[in-house]
Amino acid sequence: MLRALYDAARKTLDPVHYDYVAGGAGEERVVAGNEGAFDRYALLPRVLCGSEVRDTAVDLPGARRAAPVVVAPTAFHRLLHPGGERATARAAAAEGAVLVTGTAATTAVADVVAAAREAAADPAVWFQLYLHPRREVTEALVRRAERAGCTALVVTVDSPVFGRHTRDLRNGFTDLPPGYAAENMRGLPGAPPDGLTDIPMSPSLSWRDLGELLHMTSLPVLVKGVLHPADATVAVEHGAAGVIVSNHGGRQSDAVPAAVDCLPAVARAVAGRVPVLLDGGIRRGSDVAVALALGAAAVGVGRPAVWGLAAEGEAGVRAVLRTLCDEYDHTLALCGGRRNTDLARDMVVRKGETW
Ligand SMILES: Cc1cc2nc3c(=O)[nH]c(=O)nc-3n(C[C@H](O)[C@H](O)[C@H](O)COP(=O)(O)O)c2cc1C
Ligand SMILES: CCCCC(=O)C(=O)O
Repeated sequence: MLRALYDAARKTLDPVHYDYVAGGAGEERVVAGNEGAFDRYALLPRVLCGSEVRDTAVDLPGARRAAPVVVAPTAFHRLLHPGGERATARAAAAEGAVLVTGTAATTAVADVVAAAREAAADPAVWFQLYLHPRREVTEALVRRAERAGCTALVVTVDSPVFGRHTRDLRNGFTDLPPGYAAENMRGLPGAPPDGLTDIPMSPSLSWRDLGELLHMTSLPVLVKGVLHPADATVAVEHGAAGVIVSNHGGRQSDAVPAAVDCLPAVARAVAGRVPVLLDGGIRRGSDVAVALALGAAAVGVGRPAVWGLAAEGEAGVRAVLRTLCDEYDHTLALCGGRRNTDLARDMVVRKGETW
């Protein structure tokens, strides 16, 4: 069903913008690998232990939500649909999902939260942050997110340098066109007056900078872009409120494993101290179930939400979220589960392998 929406997005979008969303780094092996990895897993149901009434609710930092699906941070929504981030925010709020807006949004975070509040009484909006080499810029962004009413921060740590997006380089798409701006950067120290994207990435950022961020704010901070279990441990030891296993949708390194293949080791390292989230390649409800069985508390969706937005604005994002959550609930029922935690590690097998 979502296929039709994705096809509609492809037809609607300027091909250069389509490529920006669909594409990734290098030969896009990781883009393909994230989705392909789910094809190698199968779910092993339990029987005669289900329930008519299922509870898919999840406790996440700063938010208890009815379903374990989060809208991952993606840049430039106004470029992809006139409704922009406001439409995405209304859709996520109406469906009861966390929306992660962020540094590269083309709508200011205060306006994103206001739109979410129009759609639901108790929305949850998190703010994704690229740590700025200048501490005062990071701090200004944090204050904007706090003042807007965000309930958590997400700090992306997989981007010491920009990824080399092959299609964008070919298409010459390296910045926002005139008329669009990374609105959260507007007026900050070092930002250009025309507000074009100026989101520097720095390979000299360190755990020390994460420590400073944690001291800067009382909001819970999730660390996004962890693949190595040792980094998950360090993040938790520093005080992270959550760890997001992610390879940035294959847009940074083209030599990393599929995100879901990194999940079990990270979940083992974190050992339940904080929630572990997973994004990358989630396309159907059964993918959500596999991720939860492998140790995720919730999953993020990047491209699916963007395709929904591009195709049909707010209604399209709602359709994507509703479909994924409905498919997930159905999968849970088929697995004999009543709640998310019933999806145990021993219910996932590699296809073709005996256990
Ligand atoms: C168009 C696009 C823009 C993105 N922008 C950001 C961003 O600004 N910050 C960030 O942390 N991740 C960004 N991501 C990565 C997503 O948060 C997420 O990790 C990824 O999309 C998950 O993979 P999926 O698209 O297969 O769901 C972006 C991804 C896409 C596709
Ligand atoms: C500075 C914009 C970053 C957007 C991003 O993270 C992506 O396109 O993957």
